[in-house]
Amino acid sequence: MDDYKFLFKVVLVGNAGVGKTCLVRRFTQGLFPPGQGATIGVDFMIKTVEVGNEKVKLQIWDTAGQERFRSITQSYYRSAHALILVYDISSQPTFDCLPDWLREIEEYASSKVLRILVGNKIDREDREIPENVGEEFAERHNMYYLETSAKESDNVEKLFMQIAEDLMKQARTRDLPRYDSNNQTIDGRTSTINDSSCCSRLQ
Ligand SMILES: Nc1nc2c(ncn2[C@@H]2O[C@H](COP(=O)(O)OP(=O)(O)OP(=O)(O)O)[C@@H](O)[C@H]2O)c(=O)[nH]1
Repeated sequence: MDDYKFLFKVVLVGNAGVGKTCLVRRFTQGLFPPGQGATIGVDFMIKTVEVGNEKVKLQIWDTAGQERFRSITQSYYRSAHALILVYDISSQPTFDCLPDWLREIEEYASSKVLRILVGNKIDREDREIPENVGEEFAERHNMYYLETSAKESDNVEKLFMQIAEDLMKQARTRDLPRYDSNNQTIDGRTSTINDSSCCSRLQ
């Protein structure tokens, strides 16, 4: 039996190729996949972590960055407790698209969703976006900011653990996006959970 007290849905978005799948696989499986193909539609993985003495289950949704999947991926925003917006620090176009992603988030996600900006691939030597530029963008848009390397495993654990901690705090103060009771998750607290409950509706 799965004895966890909280279930949180975390959704990764951002341009194709920025490393969303690699971040998820690094965190959930501890590996950097060789020759990772593009995500088709949406994929999800689960990891249960401990925060304090509580077990927290993270249901992590990895969305396709390619434009042609946009209508599918948008439907997952609604049920997210946290949204990780990823860009590649060695690719200016992926940074330039951030305002477009934010507009999507505004339109489709809950206003209470926890938003984190991640600059990935810090192991690369051909950086195009200085750290302070990413930081300022995040600050201006009320987001947390973290730079990571899925390849070298830098800050990946920290990213997801920080999210789990923050969502737990939010859950305790009842300040999470709420979902209807047919879909098991209210304020992140769980009773009988069915993992197929991917399509919760916001009230
Ligand atoms: N150097 C470096 N390469 C990375 C890192 N993370 C991912 N990559 C590479 O970037 C490419 C794309 O990674 P993915 O994880 O598939 O990117 P994605 O954002 O999931 O792409 P889509 O599924 O198309 O949206 C792959 O060749 C990875 O090996 C990183 O931290 N450092």
